Amino acid sequence: MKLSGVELRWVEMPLKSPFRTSFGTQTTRSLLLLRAVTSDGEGWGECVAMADPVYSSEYLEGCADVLRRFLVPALTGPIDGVSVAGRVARFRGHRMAKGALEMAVLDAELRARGVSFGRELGATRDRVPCGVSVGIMNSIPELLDAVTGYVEEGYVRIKLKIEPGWDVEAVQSVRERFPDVLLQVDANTAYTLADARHLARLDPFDLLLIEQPLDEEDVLAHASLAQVVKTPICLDESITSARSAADAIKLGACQIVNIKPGRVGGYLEARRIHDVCAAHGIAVWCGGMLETGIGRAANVALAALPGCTLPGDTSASDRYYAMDITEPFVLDDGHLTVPTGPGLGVTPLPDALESVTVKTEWIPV
Ligand SMILES: O=C(O)CCC(=O)N[C@@H](C(=O)O)c1ccccc1
Repeated sequence: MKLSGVELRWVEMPLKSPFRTSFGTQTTRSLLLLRAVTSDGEGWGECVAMADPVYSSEYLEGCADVLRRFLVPALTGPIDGVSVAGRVARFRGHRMAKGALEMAVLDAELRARGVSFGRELGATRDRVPCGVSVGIMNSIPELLDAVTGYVEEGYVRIKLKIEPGWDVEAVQSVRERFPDVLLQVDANTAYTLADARHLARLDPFDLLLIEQPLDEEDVLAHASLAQVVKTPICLDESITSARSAADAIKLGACQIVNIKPGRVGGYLEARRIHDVCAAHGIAVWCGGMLETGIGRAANVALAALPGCTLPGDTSASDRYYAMDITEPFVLDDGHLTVPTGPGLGVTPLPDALESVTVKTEWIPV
């Protein structure tokens, strides 16, 4: 298969309601979509980098630049999904940009072969249980209203964003209202080891995990935290590759891993992380980055792997968007169905896609 070029598409997806985390509040999801044009057909990729480098060091315009100047031009000659990573390895970092490019090439290849993402990745289920991520709210009553809505919609797991000043009281209020719901928290690196005893105050609430309480580079500190906090530690930002997952596990820094394909450089590295964790008896789940139906389709396929034993942040399209750019993913009894069509199994709806596109750029190989 040969790549003719990649179309970058700047997309602005308005959120149904503001989404507040410890690193800021989003009202619109700005993202890059990639359309790979190859000799065997087209493929789609979604770059999950945010507009600003506040979740990780990558940001939207930086991804566009590295794709334009370095990553796409490196894919001359014969190419397929598994060979993309090696062809761009000489360029350091930029995992979200690389992941989106690999995803688009892999999608084109799999569509041509008539193979679904799920089958290629090793999915063993045809539907997956879905969790939902709940942002930091202005008040406890507002939080309880939001959680009540999601529980009534059928989500099987609730994740609460926390930060200093919005943690124990919020968790206690939700746990008291919903004594049996699967419940976890995500701090997005908002705490330090000095907060260990404070975080241990979350132990009585039977949480599944505390996600990324400390700085992404504080892997060893998470091992120290695990000596004080009984609730299992889950890493997100710290896990950037199968190698970093193996190191974190060896250090005792995590008992659970949130796999985000964009953060780790793509779905093939995501599968390698899944396999490393499975080999060590570490549970994994598929994280989310407010993806459109394009990235959501691939995430649902990943969430169907056997080691994904915890519900992921694979919510329905309407958790964030009044209108998705693909046929919407709709929750059915707390589950989403894994697409079975070739490649991602979904394609953008032209009118919907045009309505959220702010700019396109063609990058020839
Ligand atoms: O359901 C989703 O897609 C979002 C899940 C979620 O909370 N993602 C958070 C995170 O920190 O994990 C995030 C969202 C957007 C950007 C970066 C991070």
